[in-house]
Amino acid sequence: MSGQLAMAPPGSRPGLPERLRDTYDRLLASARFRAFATRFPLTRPFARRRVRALFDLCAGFVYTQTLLACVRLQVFDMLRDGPQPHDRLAARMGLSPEAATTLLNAAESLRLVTRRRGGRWGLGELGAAMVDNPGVTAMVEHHALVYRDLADPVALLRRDRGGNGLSGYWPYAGTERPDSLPDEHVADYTALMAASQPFIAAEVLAAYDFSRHRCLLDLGGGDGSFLRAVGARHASLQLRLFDLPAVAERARARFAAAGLGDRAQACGGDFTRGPFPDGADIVSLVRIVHDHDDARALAILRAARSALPPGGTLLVAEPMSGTAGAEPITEAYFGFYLLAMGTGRPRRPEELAALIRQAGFADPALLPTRTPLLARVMTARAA
Ligand SMILES: C[S@@+](CC[C@H](N)C(=O)[O-])C[C@H]1O[C@@H](n2cnc3c(N)ncnc32)[C@H](O)[C@@H]1O
Repeated sequence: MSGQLAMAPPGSRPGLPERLRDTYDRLLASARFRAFATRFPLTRPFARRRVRALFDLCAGFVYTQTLLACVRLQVFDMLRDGPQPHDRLAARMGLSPEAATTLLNAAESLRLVTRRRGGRWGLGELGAAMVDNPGVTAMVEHHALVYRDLADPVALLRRDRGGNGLSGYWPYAGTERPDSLPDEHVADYTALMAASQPFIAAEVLAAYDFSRHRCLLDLGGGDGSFLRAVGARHASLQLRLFDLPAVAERARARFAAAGLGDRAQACGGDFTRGPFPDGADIVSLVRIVHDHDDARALAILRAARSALPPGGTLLVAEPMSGTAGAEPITEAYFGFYLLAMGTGRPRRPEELAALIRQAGFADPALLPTRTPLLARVMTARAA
């Protein structure tokens, strides 16, 4: 099940589109052609766009760090109630007026802030989206760890998987007995997942109607944020969570604090083995399968099958490869992220569907989601 490309048989003559593509590549690879393309008025707009795209690739880390500085200095919170004069904002950030100019000019170019009349600064389109958005804020901070692992990408690609900062952050990825992990090893990632869960739950709830079900079992359900969101929409649905014992303990406390009583129960264990709570007619795996290599992903899906009666429903929600318009996110971002984490890979819907069938399910179907780059949803029926 490795994502292999369909290759033309050796020795076969490439078709016309392939040969045109080769000619185009050769032209672009010629410094003389590139110089001509920037001079010639009809090709100049294309040349400019290419230069800009390449420069953005070179400078991406600087853009990221501009965002990190704004988050750490709480710029978006400071501007949430309205524009602020430059010097007051600089003082609140603890920066000299000159340093504040450097940061705010950079942030303006990235649509994080905007210059307003009277020497004031206000929120930009993307900065406004950071307000009251703890999920993205937590991810921005988390990326400091991700980028440490990616500081030498060639070494990361060449060495055996595991042994990185991210593998330590997600300790279940590299251990045979994840169910013995203590609370201090699961606390940070459980909080990070809970912070970003509202986006995912909103996508799933918009894509799938749970009202036909009696009991939802969420495998790897974290602190129960997903189940609480589904339960709030469907008041008669029973909620069951299964996760590592230390994580399930956190979910139990959150369910009690939310006053869910017996309607929501959390069980601890290893989801490749169970045993699972009885009675579920739907099992969800939210941001789970992509964390695991094929053999383990199959074991999790088979375990999910064992928790369902024939005809029961499986629902898998996660970002998937081959999502049109999200290629840099699924291929570059998740590809490298999971490489550094040490297990798993983003899968194309057809690769996931093949695993799901192998695990004893039928009719895998991809449901449309509103923001497919955040999550796609696949359902299947227990055969
Ligand atoms: C990426 S998080 C996703 C959490 C949650 N579903 C969400 O989307 O917010 C993966 C979850 O799987 C759990 N997990 C990992 N290995 C497990 C195992 N062997 N048995 C049970 N849960 C496991 C982790 O503790 C974690 O809560």
